[in-house]
Amino acid sequence: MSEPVLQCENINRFFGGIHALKGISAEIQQGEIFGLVGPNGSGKTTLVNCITGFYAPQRGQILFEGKQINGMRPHRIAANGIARTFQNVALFKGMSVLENILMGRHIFMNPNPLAALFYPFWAAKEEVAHRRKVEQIIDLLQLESVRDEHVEVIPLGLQKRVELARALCAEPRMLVLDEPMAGMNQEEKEYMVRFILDAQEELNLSVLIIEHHLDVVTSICDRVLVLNDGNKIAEGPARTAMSDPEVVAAYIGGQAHAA
Ligand SMILES: Nc1ncnc2c1ncn2[C@@H]1O[C@H](COP(=O)(O)OP(=O)(O)OP(=O)(O)O)[C@@H](O)[C@H]1O
Repeated sequence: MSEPVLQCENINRFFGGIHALKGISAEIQQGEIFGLVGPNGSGKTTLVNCITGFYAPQRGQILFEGKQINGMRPHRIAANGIARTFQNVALFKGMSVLENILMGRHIFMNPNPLAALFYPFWAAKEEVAHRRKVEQIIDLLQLESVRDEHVEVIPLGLQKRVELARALCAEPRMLVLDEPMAGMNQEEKEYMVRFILDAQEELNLSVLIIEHHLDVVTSICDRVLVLNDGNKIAEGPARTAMSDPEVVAAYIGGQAHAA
């Protein structure tokens, strides 16, 4: 393993009287798949929201590739190379799979309409480049057969794959996945695991994944961080961390579902 690509140092986040993250520190190495696990309400999504700019931590700092990103807005963090998906499917209904994936390119799109007016050739060239990237991702995630379907009519497993495709179209160096397999059946889960591994390898990504299915966690994660009630209770190789007595107790207490 090389230099850490992401460093969280002493992250604290409060919501009124709730101390949701209590001084969390963690490092993710370039190219690793890092799992974020813990019972419901333990702080996983809050930490991901701090990393991706949706919440600002009140204390602590977050560095991506050595650069401080806490305090930046989500779109700037995306432009700096971190893309994410959401716990609940967040696609644009009424639009096709292709159009939804194309939205992932918005961070590269030129917002200046005058440029398009006076340099139509340049604008057309830019459009071709976006389409080419989208086609590469459609191919990688095998979405060809549904590319023209409206997103709301395709099964949940495919909708989650479209979200992954949209995130990959932003050409991230780090991918943050918030429960990418939530609500999926076994077959859909297996497909999703394969596509995450393919994307990580093909695009040379570092991956941070929140996942409740512990079979998935132990099979794909290089290391995990376990949270409980805003505290870090374990960190390390997935199987070792998940068998830590404090982790087992937290899961039994929280009645989390191990698949
Ligand atoms: N916007 C918010 N306003 C108030 N409290 C919040 C907010 N977001 C999170 N919390 C609280 O912070 C704590 C951590 O929540 P968080 O959603 O990060 O947990 P989680 O581990 O992601 O849970 P789950 O597995 O159920 O998604 C919880 O007590 C939650 O109620």
